[in-house]
Amino acid sequence: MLTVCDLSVSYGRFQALRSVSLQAAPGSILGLIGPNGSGKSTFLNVIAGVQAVASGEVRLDGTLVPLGLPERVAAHGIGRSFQTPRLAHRLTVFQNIMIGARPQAGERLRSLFLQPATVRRREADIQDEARSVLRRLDLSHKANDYAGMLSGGQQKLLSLGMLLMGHPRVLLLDEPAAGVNPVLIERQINLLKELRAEGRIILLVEHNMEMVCGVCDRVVVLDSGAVIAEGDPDAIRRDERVMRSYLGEPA
Ligand SMILES: Nc1ncnc2c1ncn2[C@@H]1O[C@H](COP(=O)(O)OP(=O)(O)OP(=O)(O)O)[C@@H](O)[C@H]1O
Repeated sequence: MLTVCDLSVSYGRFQALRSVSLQAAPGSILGLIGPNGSGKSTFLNVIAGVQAVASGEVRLDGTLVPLGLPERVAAHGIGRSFQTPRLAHRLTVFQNIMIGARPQAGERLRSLFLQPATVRRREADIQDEARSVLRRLDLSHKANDYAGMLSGGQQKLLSLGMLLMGHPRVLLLDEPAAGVNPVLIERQINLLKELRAEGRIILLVEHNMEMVCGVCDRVVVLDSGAVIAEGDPDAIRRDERVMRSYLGEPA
C-alpha cells in the first residue's frame, strides 16, 4: 500500500501542495487530475524523491520512503516517467531500454575483474529482459532504430519500457497520453491494465479523460495544491466542484 500523509510543498512563499493525503493499493490505478498548475507534477516529483517537502510523509507497505533522495526512492521500487520522455535520442531503442536496468546490489567495478563470468551472465539476462519488454510494447521491430526517430507515442512507450526495466512496484506516470495518437493510447491502456493485474501501484497524472475513465479505479482531483474531490471516475465526472474547477463547465 502506498500511503501519502499531509504532504506540503512550498516554492518560496508560494504553496504548491497543501496537506495532500492519499492511498493507493497494490493492483490499482489512481488518477491524479486537476487544472494546469494545480500541483500534479510537483506531487509526482515529491514521491519520486526529486522535490523536497516542507512537511508530510510517504510510506510504502508501512516503510517510510526517504524523500529528497531519488536513488534511495528508486531502490524502494518507485519509478517515474516524464511528460517529455527522457531518452538518449542518438542511441538505439534497444540501448535505451538497457539503460533502464537498475544496478543490482553489490554490483561494483571490481566485480568486472573478479567475477567476469557473473557480469557476462547478468548482461545476457538484462538483454533477454530488454527483448521481452520490447515485445510487450510491440516495439521489437524498432529495436535497432535511433530513439530520436520514433514517433512521439512510440517514445512514450519506450520510456514506459525503460521504467519497467527497473522493476518498479509503484509507477508514477506524467501525462503518458499527451500528444499520442489513439491507437498508441489504446496500447498504453492495455499495458496499464496488465501492470495493474501484476499487482503494481500506478499513479496516473493525465488530462485525457477517456484514458483516466478507461483505466483508473479511483481519481483524486487537485486544485491550487489541495485535494478537492476523490472517488471513482463516474462520481468525479458528476462532481460539481470538479466540473467548475477542472472541466470548466458551470455547475
Ligand atoms: N521550481 C518552481 N519554482 C516556483 N514555482 C514552481 C516551480 N515548479 C512549479 N511551480 C509552480 O507550482 C505550481 C504547481 O506546478 P505543477 O507543475 O506541479 O502543476 P501541474 O498541475 O503539474 O501543472 P500542468 O498540468 O500544467 O503540468 C504552479 O503554479 C507552478 O508555476
